[in-house]
Parts: sequence; C-alpha cells; structure tokens
Amino acid sequence: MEKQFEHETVLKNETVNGLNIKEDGIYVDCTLGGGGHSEQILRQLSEKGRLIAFDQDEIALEHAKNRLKGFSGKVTFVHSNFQHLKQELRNIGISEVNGFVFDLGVSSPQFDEPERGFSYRFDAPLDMRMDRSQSLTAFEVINHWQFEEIVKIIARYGEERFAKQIARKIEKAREKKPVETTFELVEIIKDAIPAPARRKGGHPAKRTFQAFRIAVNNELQVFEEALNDAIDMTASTGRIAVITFHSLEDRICKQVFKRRSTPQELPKGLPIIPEGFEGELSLVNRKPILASEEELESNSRAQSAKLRIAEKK
Ligand SMILES: C[S@@+](CC[C@H](N)C(=O)[O-])C[C@H]1O[C@@H](n2cnc3c(N)ncnc32)[C@H](O)[C@@H]1O
Repeated sequence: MEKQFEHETVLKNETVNGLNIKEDGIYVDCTLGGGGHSEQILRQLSEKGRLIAFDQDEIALEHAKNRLKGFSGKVTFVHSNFQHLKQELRNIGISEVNGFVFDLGVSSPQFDEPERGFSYRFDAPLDMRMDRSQSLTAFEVINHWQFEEIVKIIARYGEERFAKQIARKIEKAREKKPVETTFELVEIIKDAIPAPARRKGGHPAKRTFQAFRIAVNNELQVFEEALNDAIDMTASTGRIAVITFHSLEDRICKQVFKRRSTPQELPKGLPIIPEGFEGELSLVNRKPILASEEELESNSRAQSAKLRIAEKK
C-alpha cells in the first residue's frame, strides 16, 4: 500500500488571509510541501489567477501535484530550490508577483520517513538532504569536515552549549570508523553531554540534528537570499508571508524585513524624501503571529511556528 503523505498545515488561515489575495493575482508558494497553503490560495484565485509552487523535494511535489490536480489550469509546479526563485520565475515569464509564502523547514512526512535520516527517533543512514539529487549528505559533513567547522555548526545552528564536547566525541569516534547512522550519532551526543544537562530541555540530540540539517541544506543563507529576491519581485501592495520554526530563521526574517522597511540615511538638507530612500516595505504585524490554542491542541509542530508578514509599498 502506498504510504500516506500527510502534513498538517501550520497557521493556514492566518497566512493566506494575511496575503490579502487578489483573485487574478500571481502568487508563489516557495515551500509547497503537502500543498496545504497552496490549496487555500488556489481556492481564492479566479481563472485568471496563477500560483507557482516550488519544492526541492521531488516526492513532496509528486504528492502535492496529485492533491491539487483539480486546479491544474492555475498552478505551475517547479522542482527547484527556492534559491533559484528569480531565475525560475523569469524562465516562465514572471517578473512581478502579488504574494509569496515561505513555510520553512522539513515537512512531517520528510521527518517521519526513517531512511531520510532527519530524525533521531529512527535508525537510518546519515543523509538529511531535502533534495536527494544533491551530493552533500550529513555523512560527509560529520565524517569529513574539520573539527573546528563541526564545532561552529553545532554551536551556531544548534545553539548547543556542549558543541565542543560533541565535536570532540565525533572526532574520536570517526578516528576508529566512520559514523554511519543516526543512532550512532545519538549515542555520541548523549555521551558528550553531562548527565544533569541531558535530562533537561527535550531530547539531547535535537539541537545537534537541527544543526547538521541546516548545514547540509545550507538553509539559512539560502533563505536570506531568497527572501531578499522575493521582496525585489513583489509588486506594489503585494505581500510576503514567512513562517519560521526556530530563532535563527526568525531572526533572519525579522532583520531582513526591518532593513528593507527602514528609510535609508538621507543626504542632509533635502526638503522632501526622494524615491529610493524610503523603506520599500511596511510591516503588517510588528510582533509575530503565533498559533491559536486550538491549533496547538491538534498540532504540536505549531508550537514553535512564528508568522511575519510584510507589504511592499
Ligand atoms: C514545512 S513544509 C511546507 C508545508 C506546506 N506549507 C503545507 O502546507 O503542506 C516545507 C517544504 O519546503 C521544502 N523546502 C524547504 N527548503 C526549501 C528550499 N530551499 N527550496 C525549495 N523547497 C524547500 C521542503 O522540502 C518541504 O517540503
């Protein structure tokens, strides 16, 4: 029997309502996943409206194509990293967009498929690639990258205070034989974290797994560049909605939105603000929107979700 591909969409109404959809507009879902946000957008578009949906994961795309087949005249699927947003949209003749959605991270089916190696809950080869055509895997990073680089990854992307200790244990383990599986990595992490700290704050491997996943997929740099590209391509009064799941992503979103909504420093003595010196964005919500109690009850993944929306002037 075919495995179910089910991803519970987070902050669905808040995100799509926040886009202020024009029924004949052009919208881009940068992270199609299970297709929940895309479906909600497509329902609000007339025959003239259009949705372009990106995912770098071919399996996600195949399932979402099936879910959205009733909208086939209005939707275009793109198998690509959103890193190539500008070029891919230009390739299909689009230079201006009325709204973008980013719902970052990994979908539930990706997490729950043991062989993809995202989860510390299943024993699997160290993979963690969202795009399986990419050559860099977690195995490569963990076994071949230098000690200092590994410390940096775990400390920066995992915000793990025992980064050095974990990296040291990885180095010791790989001297004997390559670290091959998620469970081997879990054991190394547990061994590196002192027992009292191990018992606090969720699974001890959570932060380190997040760190390697971010490194393998170069998630933060790609997101920052794509968010700037999306802002460049947004039409006047168009909106950008971003859902993040950890503080590193949220910080990038907050800073990019802030920078691009802040007026540039003016040459002194000008009577009026010339075009190009005003901020290009206004923030639709100053504080991030969080999931409601009701949503949290049915979807624990929504707990760390934060939604920020900005509008192009
Ligand atoms: C949280 S899920 C999106 C769920 C979707 N909004 C829904 O309602 O079903 C994130 C999806 O984005 C994809 N993704 C993450 N980073 C990406 C990137 N840089 N380029 C393209 N797709 C990406 C993942 O493969 C995953 O399928």
